Amino acid sequence: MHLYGTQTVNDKGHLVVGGCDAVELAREFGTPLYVMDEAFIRQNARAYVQAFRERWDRFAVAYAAKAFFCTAMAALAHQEGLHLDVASGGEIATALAAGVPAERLFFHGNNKSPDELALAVASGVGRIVVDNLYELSLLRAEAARQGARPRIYLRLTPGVSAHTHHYITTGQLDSKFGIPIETGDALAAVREALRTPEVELVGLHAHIGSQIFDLNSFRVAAARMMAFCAAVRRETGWTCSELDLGGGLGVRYTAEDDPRPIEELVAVLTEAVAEQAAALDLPLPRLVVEPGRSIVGEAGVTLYTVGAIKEIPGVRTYLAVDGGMNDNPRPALYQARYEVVVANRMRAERVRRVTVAGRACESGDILVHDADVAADVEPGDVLAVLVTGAYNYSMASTYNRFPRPAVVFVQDGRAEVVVRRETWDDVRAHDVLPPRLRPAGAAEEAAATGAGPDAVPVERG
Ligand SMILES: Cc1ncc(COP(=O)(O)O)c(C=O)c1O
Ligand SMILES: N[C@@H](CCCC[NH3+])C(=O)O
Repeated sequence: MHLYGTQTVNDKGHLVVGGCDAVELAREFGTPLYVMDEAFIRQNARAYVQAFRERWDRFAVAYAAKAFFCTAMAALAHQEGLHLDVASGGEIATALAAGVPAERLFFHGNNKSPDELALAVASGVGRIVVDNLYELSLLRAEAARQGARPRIYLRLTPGVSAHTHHYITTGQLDSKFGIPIETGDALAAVREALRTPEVELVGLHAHIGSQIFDLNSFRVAAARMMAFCAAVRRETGWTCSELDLGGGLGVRYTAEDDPRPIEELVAVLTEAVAEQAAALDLPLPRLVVEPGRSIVGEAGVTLYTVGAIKEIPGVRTYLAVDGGMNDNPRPALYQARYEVVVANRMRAERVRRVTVAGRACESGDILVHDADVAADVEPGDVLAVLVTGAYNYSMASTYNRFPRPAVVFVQDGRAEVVVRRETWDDVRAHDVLPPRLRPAGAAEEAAATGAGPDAVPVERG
């Protein structure tokens, strides 16, 4: 059994995370529950910052908010000295609400809306990572309107195919993201940006994909970007002073995964860039990375309560939990694999093979195929799915109108809610029932009784 971060097993045989007994967490906060090991998140953040500090003068580690984000996470990342990679107006608003200065944000997206660009320019977002020439034209107009001159990067595709699920590769020619180098479009885009006085082109960006184990893909991407910098300098005289190499480092979900340590990734990137800078006679750029999964992934655990257990003799046993694809869509989307433990039977032999099923109305709502769990697992037990810190809460849905779970940060035996559990009322909070669809007499009754729980919201204006 592989335990992560601060995880241990106590003398009751219960899983402990951040000094908190997982069974007690489930009792106190309910299930499903996302539990984030704060000390482990901080440790990963520090590993990035420290590794750069030892090797590079000018750098930024921008935590990729999309992996897991809420106001508390923004504040925590900021406390650790991280910048933030944000990809929507909502992520910008969350970062600003947490007190992160706009200057520390890198704004991404392959189709940013005019409203989002307006917000980014008005709030003074540090770098806008322009994905295409259409966006450049929108940004140019917005900058002129506001009389500002935003600093931008151009997002390029370096033509590197990372070995990972094809839904999460992004650096190859055939991608919806970025401007390809190999077609000549990237050079043309640089020229266009340099001809656009409303923006200041300060750097280039590439992100080759996610959940990557082979550091050589990063080396090749870094080298190609530097070679492109040299070509651009030759052609235009412009020097790329900031190079953003994205995120993508893999984590361990199961025994089959063998991720490289954070320090090794940073060593590979800095070596590749330094080598190329020397060979191509380029100044060392400010280096930026955007890790998401490798900071929060292994730090998360989702707790569920075991419900119905359905045995089909000679076929399989379905063990149903009170969550599923709503709180973790990754198995359904990417055939992602996870390890599970029964949090209240950590010392039991894992001899019973089950299929962990969610409760959504989808046969594909299977969290884990062929999990080995304690033989006497029974309804009411607490099941923990490990390594759910990245792309679980952030991709959660309310399919079937299931409220989304709470998130707690745990550290040194203390558990704090950082996202409260949604209620059935939350799930229908934005519903509007037009008067013509109201049941006869409902409005009069609501007015007379002073708007009880079933009162229909009245839209005005
Ligand atoms: C532009 C960009 N940067 C950073 C990331 C973070 O990636 P990861 O969570 O794999 O580190 C992503 C997502 O893959 C991304 O699209
Ligand atoms: N959502 C994906 C990662 C996407 C990376 C974002 N560019 C996952 O869960 O693996």
